[in-house]
Amino acid sequence: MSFEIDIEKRLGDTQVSLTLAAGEGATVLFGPSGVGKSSVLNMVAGLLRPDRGRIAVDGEPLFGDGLDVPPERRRAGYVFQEARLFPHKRVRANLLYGVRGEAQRFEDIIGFLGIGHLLERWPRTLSGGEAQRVAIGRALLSQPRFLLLDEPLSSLDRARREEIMLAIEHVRDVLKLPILMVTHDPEEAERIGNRVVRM
Ligand SMILES: Nc1ncnc2c1ncn2[C@@H]1O[C@H](COP(=O)(O)OP(=O)(O)OP(=O)(O)O)[C@@H](O)[C@H]1O
Repeated sequence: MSFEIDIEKRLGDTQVSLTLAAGEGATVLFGPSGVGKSSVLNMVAGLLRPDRGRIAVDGEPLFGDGLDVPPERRRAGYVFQEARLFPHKRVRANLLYGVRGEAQRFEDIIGFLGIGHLLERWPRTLSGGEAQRVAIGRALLSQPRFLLLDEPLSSLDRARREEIMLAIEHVRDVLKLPILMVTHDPEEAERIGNRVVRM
C-alpha cells in the first residue's frame, strides 16, 4: 500500500473525513472546493493534526496509536498551486535548498525537468510553468519518500500544463514515488491518477 489513510478532523463548520487504502502509483483526491482536500495533504505531511485516525505511507506508520512523526522526519515532497520559490535565491540555490543525495541525482532531475538552462535565473524572471518545474525539482532533490501535489497545474495555461503533466508522469512511472495529488480537473485526475478518490 502506498497511502493508508483513515482520518477525521473538524475545521470550523467542516467535518473532514477520509478513508483510503491506495496501491502503487498516483492517487488523486477529487472534489468540490472546501471539502478538505488540502487539509488531508497537510495531515499526511504532518502540518495539521487529525482529531483521530491513522496515516501510513509505504507501510510506515506516520500517525496514530500515540504516534505523531514530525514533518521533517516524514520526508514528504510538497508542491503547491503556486511555486513558492525563495525570491531572494537564484534557481540553483532554490534547488539546493534541503538537498540530499549525490550530484548525479541533481543532473538526472534537472535533465528530465528541462530546467538546466534556468539555474542562474531569479524566480521572478521565470514563467509559471518554469517556476513550477523548479518547485518539483526542489521537492524531489530533498529525496522524499512520497510526493504531495496540491493543484500543481491549476495556475497554468494549457501548454504549460502539458509540460508539468509529463514531469509528474515521469515521477510516477520512472522514479516510482507514491503520489497523492489534489485537483479540480477531471481530465487531469483521469490522466495522472491510477485511482481517483472522490471526497
Ligand atoms: N483553521 C481553520 N478554521 C476553520 N475552518 C477551517 C480552517 N482551516 C480550514 N477550514 C475550513 O475547512 C474546509 C476545508 O478546507 P480545505 O482547504 O482543506 O478544502 P479544499 O477541499 O482543499 O478546498 P479548495 O479546493 O477550495 O482548496 C474549508 O471549508 C475551510 O474554510
